[in-house]
Amino acid sequence: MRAPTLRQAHWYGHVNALNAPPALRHWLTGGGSLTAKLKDHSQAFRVQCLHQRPGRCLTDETAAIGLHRPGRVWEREVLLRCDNRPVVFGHTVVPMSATATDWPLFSALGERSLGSTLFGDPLVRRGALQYARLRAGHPLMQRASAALELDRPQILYARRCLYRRRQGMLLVTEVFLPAVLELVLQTKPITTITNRNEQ
Ligand SMILES: C=C(O[C@@H]1C=C(C(=O)O)C=C[C@H]1O)C(=O)O
Repeated sequence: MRAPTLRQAHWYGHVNALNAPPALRHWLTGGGSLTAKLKDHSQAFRVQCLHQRPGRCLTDETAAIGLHRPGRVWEREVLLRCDNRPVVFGHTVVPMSATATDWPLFSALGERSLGSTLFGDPLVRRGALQYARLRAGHPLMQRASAALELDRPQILYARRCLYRRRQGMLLVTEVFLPAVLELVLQTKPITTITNRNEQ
């Protein structure tokens, strides 16, 4: 296996290959919508859309989205914020060959979560998760750090997943930022339905 260049990461099929901090494991491996899980761990959740525009896919995501060489894609990048703290940098690419029929809601997402359009759509098929350590030279490390405006962490842990719908493919990469480790599951007040006689 050719050693990846600094701009590429090696994407593993199992999270054990990362030797990630134990506290990060449930974030990396959790099924279901990450948006829903982040909402359960915060009082206020927001998707800050950094941009959604034509771009060029990264070298190490080319084959994953069925391209033979880095080609033009629709690129969406976001910061997922819990109680206004950035906890995940999201990077999504869709090959330009996709049509509105493939991903009808993608182009007009704005600050709605992509997850809200993927989970619950019976036509969407979710692939296996892949995991990587991102180091200083990787484009997603550079972009996530820049969005954080903080000194650059040495390593960030990421996962990615390929979604298919009709003929379309959509690759979501989630880069977990240090603040995610400070999130605590919120106990939501149980709303009881009382009948009028009790009031
Ligand atoms: C795939 C999901 O959507 C999330 C929302 C994203 C967006 O709005 O661009 C990007 C990454 C995801 O974490 C999810 O909620 O699981």
